[in-house]
Amino acid sequence: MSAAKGLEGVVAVTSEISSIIDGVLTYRGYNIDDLAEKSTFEETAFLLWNGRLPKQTELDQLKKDLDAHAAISEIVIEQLKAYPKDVHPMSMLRTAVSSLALFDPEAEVKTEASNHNKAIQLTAKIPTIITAFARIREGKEPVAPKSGLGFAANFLYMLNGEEPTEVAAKALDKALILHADHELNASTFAARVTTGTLSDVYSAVTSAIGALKGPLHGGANEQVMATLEEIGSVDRIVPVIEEKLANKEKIMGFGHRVYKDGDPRAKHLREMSRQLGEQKADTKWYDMSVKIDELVVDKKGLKPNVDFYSASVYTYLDIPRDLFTPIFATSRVTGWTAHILEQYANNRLIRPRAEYTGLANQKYVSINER
Ligand SMILES: CC(=O)SCCNC(=O)CCNC(=O)[C@H](O)C(C)(C)COP(=O)(O)OP(=O)(O)OC[C@H]1O[C@@H](n2cnc3c(N)ncnc32)[C@H](O)[C@@H]1OP(=O)(O)O
Ligand SMILES: O=C([O-])CC(=O)C(=O)O
Repeated sequence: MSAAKGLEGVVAVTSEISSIIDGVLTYRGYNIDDLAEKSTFEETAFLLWNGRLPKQTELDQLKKDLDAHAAISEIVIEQLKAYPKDVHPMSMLRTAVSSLALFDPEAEVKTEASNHNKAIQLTAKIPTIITAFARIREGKEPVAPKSGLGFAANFLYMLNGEEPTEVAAKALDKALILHADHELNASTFAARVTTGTLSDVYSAVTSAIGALKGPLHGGANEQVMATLEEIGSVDRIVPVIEEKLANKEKIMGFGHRVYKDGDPRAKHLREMSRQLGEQKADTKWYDMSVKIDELVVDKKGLKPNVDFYSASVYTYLDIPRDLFTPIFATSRVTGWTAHILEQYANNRLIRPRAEYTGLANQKYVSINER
């Protein structure tokens, strides 16, 4: 029995939700390039959960349901106010989502219908939680969600207290589509492992948030921005990146376990970064990103992943750096819950083996003789 380190190349589940074949990413068989250009986040969520695109009435109903469930209770707001202001928003989100279960009388109900409702409710509430905490930690009151604005616009509205421009709302909407699902990534796997024990949806999503937080996964987008800020200007890129590479440091936002010839989502985010930078008449972060991209491709043959250009996109949208990964969770919860529903529908406990490499035949020695 020999281990596949990091489970590389191991096919652990069958899934009908998203696929990466020959570097092409699809959700339910629809190319991500098409969805990014033509769909909306709400429509993409419906697609992931239901396996098909919605009719107009179904899409309208989903939007109504998301609006109806977006508010968070006074108890949750009081909890957010009680959390230390300086905790990482991903830690806050992990705890807050977990605590939602305590106030859901259906938390332990595991019917398909109840779990589908929880998918909608969690997707609706996560933006409200993130933006409420972002405001509370700055000494401001949370802004209640506004019905009819649309999911992405509502996020920015609740964050800033004013309705966003159409350009900003559209850019965030597209970023959310691009992040919604990604086959058996680490956080989705965590969600499926938890579901595989027949635990509840809240536990599975809490596991996933914990996994997404790490800098080798969703947490990389925040680290990309930290790198851009650390470098500070185009002329410092070559010496700083070369030093990092010489020290065998990872350049955040590059490389991928599955894509060896580039992440198909990155080109969309790169173009969005360019456009948003030009609209702001401040292309510094975009220019720096392009230069780092060219250098890392040249020196290491590594291409940017989804996290690389999303950092400058979110910065151009005036989103604080430590909210980048929570925004990833805002989108990915649709993919997580689609996988949770699929796992329940065809469950078997997920329990691989470990190749034992420890000591053998140890003789027990009593404590006073050690
Ligand atoms: C949404 C997402 O989760 S996308 C990924 C987000 N994560 C990041 O951007 C963090 C930076 N990237 C990485 O750490 C990796 O590329 C991962 C985690 C994404 C993939 O990891 P793995 O498939 O395990 O690749 P692994 O870490 O074994 O890398 C293979 C080789 O490329 C190097 N490498 C991989 N990524 C990078 C990087 N970003 N910078 C520098 N070197 C890198 C490794 O050091 C290793 O070199 P070696 O063979 O000389 O030891
Ligand atoms: O699939 C992965 O390993 C990571 C990733 O790109 C994602 O989760 O979007």
